[in-house]
Amino acid sequence: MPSIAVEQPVGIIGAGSFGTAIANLLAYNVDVLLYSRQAPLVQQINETHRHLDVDLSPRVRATNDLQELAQSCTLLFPVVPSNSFRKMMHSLGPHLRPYHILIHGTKGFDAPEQLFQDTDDGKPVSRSDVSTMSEVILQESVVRRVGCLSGPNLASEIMEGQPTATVIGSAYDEVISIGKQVLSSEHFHVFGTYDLLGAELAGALKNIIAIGSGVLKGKGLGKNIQAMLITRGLTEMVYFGNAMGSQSSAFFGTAGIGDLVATATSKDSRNFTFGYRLGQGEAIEDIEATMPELAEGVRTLQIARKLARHYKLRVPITDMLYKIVFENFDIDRAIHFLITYPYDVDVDFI
Ligand SMILES: NC(=O)c1ccc[n+]([C@@H]2O[C@H](COP(=O)([O-])OP(=O)(O)OC[C@H]3O[C@@H](n4cnc5c(N)ncnc54)[C@H](O)[C@@H]3O)[C@@H](O)[C@H]2O)c1
Ligand SMILES: O=P(O)(O)OC[C@H](O)CO
Repeated sequence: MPSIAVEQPVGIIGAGSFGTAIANLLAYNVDVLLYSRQAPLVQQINETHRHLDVDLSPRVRATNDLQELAQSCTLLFPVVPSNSFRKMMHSLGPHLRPYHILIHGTKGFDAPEQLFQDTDDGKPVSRSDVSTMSEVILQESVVRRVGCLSGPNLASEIMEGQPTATVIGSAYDEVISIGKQVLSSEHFHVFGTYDLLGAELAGALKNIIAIGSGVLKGKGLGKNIQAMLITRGLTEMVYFGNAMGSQSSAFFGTAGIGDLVATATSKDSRNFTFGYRLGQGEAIEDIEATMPELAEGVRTLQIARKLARHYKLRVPITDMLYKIVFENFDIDRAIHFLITYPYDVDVDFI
C-alpha cells in the first residue's frame, strides 16, 4: 500500500457541503488541505476553523492556490457539482502529474452545454456525448488512477458525526486501499468495488428517483406509493446501468439501493426537497431562484431522458418526471399514468 496518504495532506477541491463533510472525516486520519476559489472564505476557515456552521478539525487548512494543492497532495478528492467539474479540471489539469490519485464525490454527468438547451425530443444523445466524472478526469489530465466515492452520504448527517458507509469504485487496488486508509473511522465504513462505472451511474441516477419521491411527499401521499416509486425507480436505474455498460450488482449495494433510500426519503436531500416543493405546487422558476445550487438530479434528468431515447429504454418514471419538470405536465395525471401503466412483470432482470 502506498504510504503517501499518511505522510502528506490529502486535498479536497470544493468547500461546499460535501467537501466540508469529507474534510472532517479525513481529518480523523490525515492532515487536510481544502481548496476554495474564494480567498475570503479561505481566510475565514484558517482564522476561525469554522465553516457552514460546523467546527473544522485543526488538521484542516484551506487554500485558494491550485498549484500548492497539487504540489502538496498526491491524493485529491474533487467534490464540485457536475456542471463545474470539467471547468475545474481545466484549471487543475496542468498541475497534475501521473502519480496523482483522484477520487471524486460528484453525483452527476458531464455533457455539452448544447444538450441542456436542446429540448427537441427527436434528437437523442449517444453514450459518447455523456461523460462520468472519472471519464472527465481521464480526458482532462494525465492522471490514470481514478476512483469515485458513492453511497448514502448526506453531508448534514456526516457533519453531525452520525455514522454511515460509502463505497470507493476504482479499477485500481491501490486507489481503493488508500481511499479506505484515509477515510475509514468509527463513524465511516468504506467498501470497495472494481465497478467504478456502476458506482458512478448509481450515485447520479438515484437523484432522479429522489426528485420523484419528493414530489409524492409534497402531494401528501404515503409510504406505499413511495416504496413503489423507489422499487420501480431502482428498476429504471438498472436498465440505464445495463445499457451504459455497468453491472446490475452495483445498483443493489451501497451506491445503489443504499444511497437511493437515503436520498429519496430525506428532507436533507436537495433532490428530494426540489421534488417536495414541486409536489407542494411551487413553480420551478421559484424553486430554482431560491436554491443556491440546483439539485443534481435536474441536470441528470435531462441527460437520462435523451439517453433513454438513444437506448430505447422503457423508463416511464423518468419520462413522467421529465414532463413534470420541463413541460409543466400535471402531477396527478403523471401519477395516474404510472399507476395504470402496463408493467408486465415485477422483476425482469438478474
Ligand atoms: N451534499 C451532500 O449531501 C452530498 C453527498 C454526497 C455527494 N454529493 C455530491 O457532491 C457534489 C457537490 O455537492 P455539495 O453538496 O458539496 O454542493 P455545494 O453547492 O454545497 O458545494 C459545491 C462547492 O463547489 C464549489 N465549486 C464550484 N465550482 C468550482 C470550481 N470550478 N472550482 C472549485 N470549487 C468549485 C462551490 O463554490 C461550492 O463551494 C454534488 O455532485 C453532489 O451530488 C453531495
Ligand atoms: O440530494 P443531495 O444533492 O442533497 O445529495 C444527497 C447525497 O447524494 C446523499 O448521498
